[in-house]
Amino acid sequence: MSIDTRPSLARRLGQYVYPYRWGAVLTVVAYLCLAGTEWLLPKLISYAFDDEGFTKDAYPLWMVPVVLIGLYAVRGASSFAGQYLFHWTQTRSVLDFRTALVSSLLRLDAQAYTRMQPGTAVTKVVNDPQQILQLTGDVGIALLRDGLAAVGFIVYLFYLNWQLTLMALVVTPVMALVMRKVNQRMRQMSTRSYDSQLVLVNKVDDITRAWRVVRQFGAADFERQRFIDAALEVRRYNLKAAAASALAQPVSQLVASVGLSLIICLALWQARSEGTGVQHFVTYVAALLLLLSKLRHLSDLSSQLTRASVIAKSCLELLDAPPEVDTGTQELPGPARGDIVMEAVSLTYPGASRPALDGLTLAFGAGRTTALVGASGAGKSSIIHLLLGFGRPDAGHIRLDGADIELLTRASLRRQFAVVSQDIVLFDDAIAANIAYAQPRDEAKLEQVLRAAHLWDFVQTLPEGVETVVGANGSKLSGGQRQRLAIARALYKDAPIWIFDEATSALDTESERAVQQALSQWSGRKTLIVIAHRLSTIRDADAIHVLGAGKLVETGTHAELIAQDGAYAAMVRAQAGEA
Ligand SMILES: Nc1ncnc2c1ncn2[C@@H]1O[C@H](COP(=O)(O)OP(=O)(O)OP(=O)(O)O)[C@@H](O)[C@H]1O
Repeated sequence: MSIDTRPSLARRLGQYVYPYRWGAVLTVVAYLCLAGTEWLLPKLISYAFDDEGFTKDAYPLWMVPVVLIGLYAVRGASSFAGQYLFHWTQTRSVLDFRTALVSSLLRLDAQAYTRMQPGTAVTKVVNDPQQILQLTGDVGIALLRDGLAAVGFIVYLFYLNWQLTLMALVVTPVMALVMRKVNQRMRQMSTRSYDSQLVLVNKVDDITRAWRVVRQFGAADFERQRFIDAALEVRRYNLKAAAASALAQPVSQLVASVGLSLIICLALWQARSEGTGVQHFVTYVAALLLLLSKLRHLSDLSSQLTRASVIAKSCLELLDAPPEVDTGTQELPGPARGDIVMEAVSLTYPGASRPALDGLTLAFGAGRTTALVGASGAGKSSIIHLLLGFGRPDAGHIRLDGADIELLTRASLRRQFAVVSQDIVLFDDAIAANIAYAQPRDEAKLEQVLRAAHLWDFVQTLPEGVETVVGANGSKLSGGQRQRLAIARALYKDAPIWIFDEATSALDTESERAVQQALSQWSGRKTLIVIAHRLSTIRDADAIHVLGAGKLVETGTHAELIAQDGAYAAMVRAQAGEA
């Protein structure tokens, strides 16, 4: 698919304006009305003061204010309507464009998120649509204003002397060639300027996110310098783009002057040989000069259009980014029993040199608690990645209640899981909104999960209780509170399978025990998968799978594995030694 060409860009952007085309049409009408009445004022004034105007009783005096005020009222109304309708159309189109971009962002394939930085996404979805439609809108208005006048002058020039005007068109191909070259340079520099601006946005994003690390390392000067380097890069390309744009006018004027001199010579020659009047010649040249001044304004627009097309191209890349593939067709009729079997599952991440999972076969029994343990990088989180359908196994099958999960729609599959992951993600919203995330609010259930997550007493101490806003990613909470909030959110979802990936690592022993006790009330009713480095937390699990380099090393209960005296027993001994 080509999104490089301007017509294709324009067509694709146009689809967001199309539903509001009447707003655009009425904007044009309003501006036409404004342009159409512009000449009326000097005309009326000259009429008022010509010989007839001075003649007594030529027209009653009250007509002067009526006509003048009437004219200004019409022009004022047209100007207001033009601007209002323009912005009405623009803001609606921007809203649709942004919605399309955010929908695309929400559908992206999981791998795309590992490549895209948050700052880039913010720029593309929030800033760019406004800028594109602002730039193209400004160009549209200028075209209406100067373009219409230019067309008028061209028609007038043809009327005055069509042979001469036709001659003037000789320079058009040269002009087009020059503008093409200038535009190519402008496009190149605008693209680099845009890309370097994204780098700059991500630098600021990093500085804000990592402010603690920056302070700890006393790295303010270091970060400032990194920012300045990136900002200098933006400046360099902006300046180059501006230089290319600044060249457009003088170069095009120079080419135009060739045409102009050609025409003046021809006109003079005609006047001398055919005896055409001086007045005719002067009128023709004056109209030609006015046309040139309008064309000069129009040549300025090309830099705006180029910038708009560079930004639009980048936005359309997001719009065209491959969405998550969902080949599943079956919906689970209700909650699953929660019986999971992995059969010879292998997974190698794109670009990785070795598989994260290597022919892994294991099971998570329905209603049972199963623990996954193993060294860092052994593949524990990769199992969760596949269970949730964020990736597909390169080989093997994963079955949920006997059905291959590939046959299930992603939405149906994910409804079966509630996950507390290693990286806690909270929204800058109230505690209650974080817990009942994207679900109907139920006060009794809210209290139940807050109690289960050992968070109820803490929430009671807050002046605003469950309505307390937690800050960006829960920045107003402690590590343990953030983790308990994430646990409460998972419990609230009430899915048949719960996954706790290092979910209690930040909790003190008392809180951890309280959470575990609370979880036991769901025992037998939920399939619980627990990943923990602290082995004391999974002693009571019904089964423990020990992983090593993407393979199952051993499996059994705590007592069985200790008796077996293998990898698990060694890990337990090592941790006992550390304690
Ligand atoms: N998105 C990714 N792209 C490439 N490689 C990845 C990606 N995610 C994980 N890996 C690699 O896959 C392997 C298994 O990682 P995984 O996160 O499953 O380990 P883990 O057992 O959960 O580790 P930890 O206990 O440290 O969380 C690691 O070698 C890791 O580097």
